[in-house]
Formats: sequence, C-alpha cells, structure tokens
Amino acid sequence: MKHDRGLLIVLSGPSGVGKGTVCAALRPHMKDLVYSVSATTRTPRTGEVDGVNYFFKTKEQFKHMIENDQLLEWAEYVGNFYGTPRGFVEDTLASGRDVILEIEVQGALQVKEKFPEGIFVFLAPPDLKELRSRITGRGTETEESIHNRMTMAKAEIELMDRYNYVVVNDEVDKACERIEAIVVAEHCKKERQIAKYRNWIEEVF
Ligand SMILES: Nc1nc2c(ncn2[C@@H]2O[C@H](COP(=O)(O)OP(=O)(O)O)[C@@H](O)[C@H]2O)c(=O)[nH]1
Ligand SMILES: Nc1ncnc2c1ncn2[C@@H]1O[C@H](COP(=O)(O)OP(=O)(O)O)[C@@H](O)[C@H]1O
Repeated sequence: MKHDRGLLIVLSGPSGVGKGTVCAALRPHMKDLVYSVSATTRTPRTGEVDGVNYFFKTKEQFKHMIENDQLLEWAEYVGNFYGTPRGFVEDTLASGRDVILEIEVQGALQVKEKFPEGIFVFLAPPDLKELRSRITGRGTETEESIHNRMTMAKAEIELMDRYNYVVVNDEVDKACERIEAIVVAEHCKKERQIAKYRNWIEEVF
C-alpha cells in the first residue's frame, strides 16, 4: 500500500524560550514523531552525548558536510555552526513518518524555502523578561552570550509572521498540548485526507 509522506514540523524560536525542554516533554506524548539530531561545532555541555543531543563536529568536518550538500539547512549562531542532516530527514519523511526539527530562526526560514509544505511553529516566550531569566537561569551562558542571545531574540520575534503557528511556552505541558493539537489538525487537513482516500480508491478499483 502506498503511504503518505510524513509531515515536517519545524519548532523554532529564540534561544532559551524552551525549545529543548518542550521537545523533550513531547517525546512521551508523541511517540510516532521522529526527532532529527543536528550537527554542530559547539563544544558539548556537561551530560550531552554525541549522536543523541547533537553530532559534535569540528569546523572542518562541518564545512565538508556543507560542501557535500549533506545539510538541509545550516546557520551560524552566536559563533558556532548548526545544521540539519539532510538524508535522515528526507528518508524518514519518505517512509511516512513525521519528523520534528528543533532549530533557530535563520535555519527554519531556509527549510521553508525547500519545504514550503512544512509546518512552522514559532515557540514564543510569555514576555522578554521571562526569556532573559530562562537563559540566565539555565546557567550555561556567559553574560556576553546572554546579551547576544537577547539581541538575536528581538530580531527573531520580528520574523514570527513567517510561521504557520505561534505557541506561547508559558507552561511546558500546555505548550506540548498545543503542538500536539497542531499536528493532529494538520493530519486532518482535507488535502491530506483527500489524497489518502484517492490512493486507496486507486488501489481497490
Ligand atoms: N539552524 C539550525 N539551528 C539549530 C540546529 N540545531 C540547533 N539549533 C539551534 O541553535 C541554537 C543554539 O543551540 P544550543 O547551542 O544548543 O543552545 P540552546 O538552544 O540555547 O540550548 C538554538 O536556537 C537551537 O535551536 C540546526 O540543525 N540548525
Ligand atoms: N514553560 C517554562 N516555564 C519555565 N521555565 C522553562 C519553561 N520552558 C523551559 N524553561 C526553562 O528555560 C530554560 C531554557 O530552556 P531550553 O529548553 O534550554 O531553551 P532553548 O532550547 O529554546 O534554548 C531552561 O532552564 C528550562 O528549564
């Protein structure tokens, strides 16, 4: 039986808004969703595991991936490179499974060029004061890095209208429920359903 391609869900938004936290909290709720692991040149934080949190690469290795068209998108973010391995995403979508990318805004906009049918979700903070306190509270950034991330956040919020949905991360559970509802609704869209039933009709008659 022919199957539909999976949905590509892109969860993006400013650093410290809670993308990682919300993505991790989604996992037990959305077991069918496949999480893409990014490549990065950033140094691993304590507890981060290569191949699980990120594929940790040298600048040379990352450059090689760009030159060989192995990245669906990539961006430089506060001094480090981040990118989405292309093959994994394309193969997973082709196998009919939904994929979620957790990436920053420049990369999300590149993906939109290539996958306009993707579902682009902007995770927004309840307000900027709360955003700052989340970045600070995580305790992983220097004062300079916090300042850079806040400056980036202001520019990123300006790009909110390029997304299909805005989800406020006031409470993690509520943000997860909203994202889950979006994915369910996208699966129910009539274009998708009509295509599915047409495939079945073709197979039966
Ligand atoms: N464009 C792009 N951004 C990514 C990718 N992976 C992670 N990011 C984003 O890069 C930014 C910095 O990530 P990280 O250093 O892990 O810091 P944190 O998200 O602030 O904890 C975040 O906004 C991530 O969502 C990727 O593959 N591509
Ligand atoms: N809804 C929330 N309410 C309060 N704190 C949150 C919420 N979501 C995330 N956080 C906290 O904010 C900080 C940044 O979250 P993180 O997931 O690392 O953000 P991002 O991946 O977007 O950079 C973490 O300390 C996390 O525990």
